[in-house]
Amino acid sequence: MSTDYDIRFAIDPVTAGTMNTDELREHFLIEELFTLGGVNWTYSHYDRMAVGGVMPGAAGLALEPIKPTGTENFLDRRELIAANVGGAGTITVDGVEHKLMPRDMIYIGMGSKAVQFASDDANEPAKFYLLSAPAHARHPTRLIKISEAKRLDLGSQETANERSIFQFIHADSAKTCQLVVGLTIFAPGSVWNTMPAHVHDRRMEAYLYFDLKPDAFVVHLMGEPDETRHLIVRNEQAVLSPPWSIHSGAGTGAYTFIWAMAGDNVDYTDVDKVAMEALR
Ligand SMILES: O=C[C@H](O)[C@@H](O)CC(=O)C(=O)O
Ligand SMILES: [Zn+2]
Repeated sequence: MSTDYDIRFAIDPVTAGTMNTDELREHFLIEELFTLGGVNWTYSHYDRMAVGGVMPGAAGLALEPIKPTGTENFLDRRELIAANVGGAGTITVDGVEHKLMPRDMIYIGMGSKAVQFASDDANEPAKFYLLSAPAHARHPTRLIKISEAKRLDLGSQETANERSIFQFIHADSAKTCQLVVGLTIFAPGSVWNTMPAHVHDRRMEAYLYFDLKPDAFVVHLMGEPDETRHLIVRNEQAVLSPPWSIHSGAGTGAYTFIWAMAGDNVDYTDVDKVAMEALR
């Protein structure tokens, strides 16, 4: 079987504070998302967000149901966003083909039955990063190009956090029940994401870091603002950020990341800012 899944329980902040490096990585880091010819899921109990990766080779791959959702089809009671971080690819939803160039995303609504993933060129496989949350309504499937995303420029060169946030889900984009997803790109020399940091207990968040050189990494900061821990994150690895945790990081070089949230309230601006002097 080409579909695999792993379950992550929701850890409370006091328990997380007692964890060593291996334990933190086991609970919060997703090390292997993209394996050729495989569909790899991590089913998180934080807002039941499922985070996955698909890398189709010469043969296409289907979205198969997994035990934790308990439904006949994966999307019977869920919605999904796929973001392409590899070569060009095609996602077919109930017979309709959607071409995803690098950086394109697609929203796939609840009730969709047959979903297939394919690479246009097996020598340069597509890599579809998957995000899925429980849904209560059916919204139309829709391809979202980066040109349709809402752009927000933040930070400055002086503080090494000059970056552009591309909100793929916004008022004029695809409607979703829970998912809010976007991508953040840095100006040359800027390495700090999400600093000043924030928390939003209303929503969990997942970060996928990519476009990193082989020996580069991101020092990802997690934890309550006054009790932080770090994870060393390599290219194409993802982090589960609990609702109580900050999620910020600095790279040893250039990188891009996709952020995605699920939970209460799809208002992206509803965050609780953490004062710089409050971090410990
Ligand atoms: O809740 C929102 C997420 O943490 C990201 O939008 C933050 C981010 O991309 C950034 O500041 O660089
Ligand atoms: Zn956030």
